[in-house]
Amino acid sequence: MGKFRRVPVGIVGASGYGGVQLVRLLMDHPEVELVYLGGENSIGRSLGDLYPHLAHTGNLPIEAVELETIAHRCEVVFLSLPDGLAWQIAPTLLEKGCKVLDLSADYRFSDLATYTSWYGVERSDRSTAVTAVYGLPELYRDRIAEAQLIGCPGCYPTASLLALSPLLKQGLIVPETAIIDAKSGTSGSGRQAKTNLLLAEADNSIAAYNIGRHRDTPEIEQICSDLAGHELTIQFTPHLVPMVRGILATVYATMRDPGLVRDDLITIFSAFYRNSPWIKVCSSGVYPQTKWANGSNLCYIGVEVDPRTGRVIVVSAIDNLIKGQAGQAIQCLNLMMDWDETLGLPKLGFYP
Ligand SMILES: NC(=O)C1=CN([C@@H]2O[C@H](COP(=O)(O)OP(=O)(O)OC[C@H]3O[C@@H](n4cnc5c(N)ncnc54)[C@H](OP(=O)(O)O)[C@@H]3O)[C@@H](O)[C@H]2O)C=CC1
Ligand SMILES: CC(=O)N[C@@H](CCC(=O)OP(=O)(O)O)C(=O)O
Repeated sequence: MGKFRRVPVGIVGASGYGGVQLVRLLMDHPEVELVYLGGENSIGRSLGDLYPHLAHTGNLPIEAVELETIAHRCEVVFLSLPDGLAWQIAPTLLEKGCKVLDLSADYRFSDLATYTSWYGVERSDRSTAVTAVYGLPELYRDRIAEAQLIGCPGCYPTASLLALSPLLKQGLIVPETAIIDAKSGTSGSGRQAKTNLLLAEADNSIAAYNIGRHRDTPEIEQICSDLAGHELTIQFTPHLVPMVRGILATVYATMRDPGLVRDDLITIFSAFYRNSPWIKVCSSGVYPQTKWANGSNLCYIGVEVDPRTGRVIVVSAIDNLIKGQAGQAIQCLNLMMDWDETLGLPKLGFYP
């Protein structure tokens, strides 16, 4: 009688918002077993100490980041750490045979000079970085399946790129006219205490921040340039809105053919994403809201044309912690392991 063996998986940074979403999702994943949780300030504490609602789930302890131990125990390691740490850990884990999925920005860039100029971190792992694949399955499914190291996209880039990709790939817009106006809930900033995230600061208010200099800009530009076939500059403005989860990205661009109407574009988007189970293109005249996606790995996309301006307007909605982070990383793992892309991931949001 064959014994069913689950793949042993570890999470470094398990106490953070991304880490705890990974715990939640991986505990329900039929092919994996969580065998290691790592951190820094939370070392020695149990998950139930940090998140009492998880006290009944087995109470794995948070351990020190000891690479020999992690590689000995785990076949797959998720790194859910602040930017600038993964590159100091991943090369050793890879050498020891682990598959690594990094949720930070460390492995999102094909050009390390761009990473260094935006993140201020000098790197000595170039030979590893060039092997990383950008973990946006809807664009790079085949490369992800063959990879040992994934640089998982940021939450804003995920929502923005899924809205823009069909337009750029099919040459439907003047690329330089693209403008991304995006809004995020406060969990996008992680579990660290910050003044701007206090209820008294964030509630009943909406504010733009880091206009023209947000660090997700070069990441969006890198993939848009890849799709357009030439170097692009993209206007990206993020906003903090008083909600916990969710990103809504509204993308504007001038169409090359002003004769295209909304239903033409909906047909094009639907065809582009026909093999992408996590993308739902809305029917004519329907625009998504973040609440639809909360708790699920779905990205909803609504498409509109304004015939007066000749612009296409695309609205995408995701859960920043799921499709924008932990869920997308597991979607990539499913592809790397040749499992169904939807395995173990929540298929419906918890609306309302
Ligand atoms: N939040 C979001 O919506 C998204 C975030 N991301 C990215 O994912 C990554 C994680 O984000 P998020 O979960 O929000 O962050 P959090 O701040 O909530 O969590 C950070 C985690 O990193 C751990 N950590 C910090 N320093 C160290 C260290 N030196 N050694 C070991 N562990 C350490 C912390 O552990 P401890 O508590 O034990 O110190 C904690 O578990 C970031 O790079 C972020 O940019 C990507 C997409 C979306
Ligand atoms: C609301 C909020 O603060 N959001 C975060 C989102 C970016 C983030 O988490 O980083 P990546 O998605 O690129 O990894 C920020 O703007 O810094």
